[in-house]
Amino acid sequence: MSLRSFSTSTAALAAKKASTMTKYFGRPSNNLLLGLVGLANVGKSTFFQAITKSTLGNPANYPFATIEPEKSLIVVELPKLDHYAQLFGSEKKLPSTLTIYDIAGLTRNASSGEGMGNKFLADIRQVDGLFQMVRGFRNDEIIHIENDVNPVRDMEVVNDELILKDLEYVETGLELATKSLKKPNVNRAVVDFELATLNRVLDTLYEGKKVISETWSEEEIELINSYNLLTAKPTVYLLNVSESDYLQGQNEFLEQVQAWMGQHCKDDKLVMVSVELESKLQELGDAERASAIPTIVDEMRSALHLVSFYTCGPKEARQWTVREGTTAPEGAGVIHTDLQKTFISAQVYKWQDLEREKAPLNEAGLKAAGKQHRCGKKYELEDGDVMVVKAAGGRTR
Ligand SMILES: Nc1ncnc2c1ncn2[C@@H]1O[C@H](COP(=O)(O)OP(=O)(O)OP(=O)(O)O)[C@@H](O)[C@H]1O
Ligand SMILES: [Mg+2]
Repeated sequence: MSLRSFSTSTAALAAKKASTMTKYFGRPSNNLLLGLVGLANVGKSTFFQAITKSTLGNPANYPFATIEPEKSLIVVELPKLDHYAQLFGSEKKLPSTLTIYDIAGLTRNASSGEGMGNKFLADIRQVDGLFQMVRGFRNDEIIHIENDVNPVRDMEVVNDELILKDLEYVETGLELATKSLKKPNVNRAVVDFELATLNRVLDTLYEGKKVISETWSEEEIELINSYNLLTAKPTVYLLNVSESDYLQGQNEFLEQVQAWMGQHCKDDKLVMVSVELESKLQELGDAERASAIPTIVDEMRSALHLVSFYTCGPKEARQWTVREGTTAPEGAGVIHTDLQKTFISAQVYKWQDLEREKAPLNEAGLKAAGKQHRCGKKYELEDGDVMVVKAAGGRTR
């Protein structure tokens, strides 16, 4: 198999600092799982239908309309993938996927069995990130289970339920870890570390704080990730407002919600959305113009510290999702484990260099213009990169 030749080696790319990949909460994956939480009757199912372009879910103007959790793939418009498939003349497009779960609305005491929420808190334990839908619209026709519209109070109610559920998980974890100390051949140092970390998590939760709001070491994050705690999941808050508020980019509660988040969960994201409008746009089949959905998906990807790179050829254009800070060989390893081991270098095109190119792609021209970058083992992949891996044994991908 012939290798593509590598011409330009940009000092700037090659000199990028050594991998600084840090541990993040949640997991990177080409197939993300996301959960949708919030109080009952705040617009979750209506949003779920709009974002998944499906008729699954059960929107209705009464609390606890949703009983069975629904899951569906999100159809995300991917302008970069479309553009690349066209440029490279690819027959197929393979995007990374997002799957979202719509679950029953929560109430105060959901974690101890009130309402339907408790079972579903367990159902969404495996997700990578959470959307929390918060009601920010006034409408006397739509019942509010807490009787009045007050987003900050609602966020506290929901977070308290997530915290209480996590306390259960951590207390069980502590019991098991303590018991394991009695086993023969136990690795004391490992168990001691687990106990110390879990106790710190417990203190955080007892202070009413989400696990993700504290600072943790990489080792602690790795351990906490293995417990799938709900309050350690990166969260995007969706403030559901009226159509006119959304179009004007304002809402009477916005400032207080931002202030609360600054104090309680500064790394989480906030997006204003009008579920009412999204639902109309979906019916009109005209979701692109005013829809908040692309922003919502982008914010979730950024909350999870994800970037996408692409592999493109005549057969397929494919999106791969990895963490920020992933090096070229680590990215190659996501394509195929062997490719990481035998990695020599990568040829990378940047999105900004291909954005205005037209099919068929003039690779010789790009090469002459210094836009075909040769990247070494320390190169960190950036969102939009098109990568061709050069590996030992003449393999490319
Ligand atoms: N921005 C909005 N403005 C006005 N009405 C809205 C808005 N968002 C949602 N609604 C209405 O609120 C009601 C409840 O919506 P939905 O059933 O989607 O809530 P839910 O959170 O899934 O509830 P449950 O927890 O009971 O499953 C619906 O009648 C919906 O049309
Ligand atoms: Mg619902």
